[in-house]
Amino acid sequence: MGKIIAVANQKGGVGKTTTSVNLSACLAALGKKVLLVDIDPQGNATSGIGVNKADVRYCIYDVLINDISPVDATLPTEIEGLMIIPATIQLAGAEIELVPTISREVRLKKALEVVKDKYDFVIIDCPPSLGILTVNSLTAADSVLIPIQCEYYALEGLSQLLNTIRLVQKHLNSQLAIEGVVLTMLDARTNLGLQVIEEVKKYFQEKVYKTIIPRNVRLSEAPSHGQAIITYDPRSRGAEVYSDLAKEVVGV
Ligand SMILES: Nc1ncnc2c1ncn2[C@@H]1O[C@H](COP(=O)(O)OP(=O)(O)OP(=O)(O)O)[C@@H](O)[C@H]1O
Repeated sequence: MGKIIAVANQKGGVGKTTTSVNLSACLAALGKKVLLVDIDPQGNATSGIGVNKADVRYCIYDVLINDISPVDATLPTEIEGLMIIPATIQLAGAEIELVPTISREVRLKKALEVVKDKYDFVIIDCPPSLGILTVNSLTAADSVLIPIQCEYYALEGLSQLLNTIRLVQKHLNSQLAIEGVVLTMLDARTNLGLQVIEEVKKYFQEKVYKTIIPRNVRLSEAPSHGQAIITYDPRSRGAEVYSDLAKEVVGV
């Protein structure tokens, strides 16, 4: 049965999309069947994996609002074993449009129930907010993976995220677990990152992955070429660390 992992942190720019795309691609490279779900209106995971948004017929908005089947909204990617349900800017209106709908928090869960069993992993790239789209993702998920950037304000805002997770566990999804915490964008030139790692480890203990994602220019270039790092530059440090992270997630 497929495992659904929401990649979430309401803080912007911490590496949610980079982690969602590259973890998904590396899981597929390990032979897993993976569905990447882009539920961020910016649609960066969609373009980052090479889908031209102008060519998208149905996106996650249609699944959530127009009752389009997730099967019809699923597109192949250039990576074998990796499929995507894309997002387009249409999704920006969904937060408001979902408000008057019945069971608005469980719409993604219901949709993913239809396709979950076809995949080993479903990875959801959440938007930088704790609104209804993130709540839908946490409600649909078996677990949540939290990227935290190795910077001075790393832990700021985490209490709101953990509070939201607790509320979802209490009212919507008692099974929701913390999958793990991945530290991102470590800058080896300063000591600050190492101090942040210690702080985050004190807070999340064994939930912190051994793999730490360094700043790597190839990781920031790959999305503009519509590629995951393992196809854009398979020999880069970025490809190496996301492959290591995928192995940790699989439990190798
Ligand atoms: N390890 C890394 N090394 C270098 N650049 C990175 C790395 N991880 C992410 N970036 C860059 O940092 C920026 C923010 O990353 P990303 O889009 O993954 O964050 P996000 O949390 O998804 O952002 P948002 O909150 O806007 O959805 C992007 O330009 C990305 O290319």
